[in-house]
Amino acid sequence: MNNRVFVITGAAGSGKTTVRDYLHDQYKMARVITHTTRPSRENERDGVDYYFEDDHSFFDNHFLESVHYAGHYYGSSYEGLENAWEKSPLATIVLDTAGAITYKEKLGDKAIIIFLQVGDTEELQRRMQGRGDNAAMVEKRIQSKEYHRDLELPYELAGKAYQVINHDWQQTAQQIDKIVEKYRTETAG
Ligand SMILES: Nc1ncnc2c1ncn2[C@@H]1O[C@H](COP(=O)(O)OP(=O)(O)OP(=O)(O)O)[C@@H](O)[C@H]1O
Ligand SMILES: Nc1nc2c(ncn2[C@@H]2O[C@H](COP(=O)(O)O)[C@@H](O)[C@H]2O)c(=O)[nH]1
Repeated sequence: MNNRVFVITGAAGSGKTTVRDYLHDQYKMARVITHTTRPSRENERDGVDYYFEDDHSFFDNHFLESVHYAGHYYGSSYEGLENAWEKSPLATIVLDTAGAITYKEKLGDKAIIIFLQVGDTEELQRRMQGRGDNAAMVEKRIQSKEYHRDLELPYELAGKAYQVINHDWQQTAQQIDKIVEKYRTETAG
C-alpha cells in the first residue's frame, strides 16, 4: 500500500489544526494523535486532541520524533503513525517545523509537508485569542523562540514543502484540494 502522511506545519495560530480537521472531514484521512505535557485547553480531550502526559509518562513512549516547544514536551510515536495508516493509507499530523524536518528526513516521499503562513503576526494573535486561548498563554507563546522560528519555512524544507498562505479560508481549501488530488489519484491507482 502506498502510505502517505500529510504533515501540517507552521506558526502557532496559522491554521494547522483547521487544515488537519478539513483533511479528516473532507477526505477521511486518519489523524495521528501526538503526545504532550502541556495542560489541556478547555475543549480538548485526552486521546482525541492529544495524549496528555506528565513529565514521567511522556518518556515511556516510542517516539519517531519529539521536541521541546514553548516550555512543554511534544512527541509523535511510531505506533500513532502505524495506527493511522491501518485506518487509511493517507494520514495527517500537525507538527512544529522541527518535527516536520525530522518526518521528511525519516520518511522521505511518504511525508508530504504543507507549510502554512499568515504573514501578519497581529492576525495570528487575534486568531489565537479568537480560539479562546487566554491572554497570558498567547503572550507566552509569542515570546517563545519556537513561535518566531516557525513563522518562516526552514531552509531544510526549502523545495520539499508546499507553501500555503492561509488568509481566506475558501482559497486555502482550494489549494489543499489541489495538493491532495495528486496523491489520491496515485493511491487509488
Ligand atoms: N483562513 C482563516 N481565516 C480566519 N480564521 C482562521 C482561518 N484558518 C483558521 N482560522 C482560525 O484561527 C484559529 C487558529 O487556528 P488553528 O487552531 O487551526 O491553528 P494552529 O496552527 O493549529 O494553532 P496552534 O499551533 O497554536 O495549535 C482557529 O480559531 C481557527 O478557526
Ligand atoms: N514536533 C512536534 N510538534 C508537535 C507535536 N504535537 C504538536 N506539535 C506542535 O507543537 C506546537 C504547539 O502545539 P499546541 O497544541 O500547544 O498549540 C504546534 O506547532 C504543534 O503543531 C509533536 O508530536 N511533535
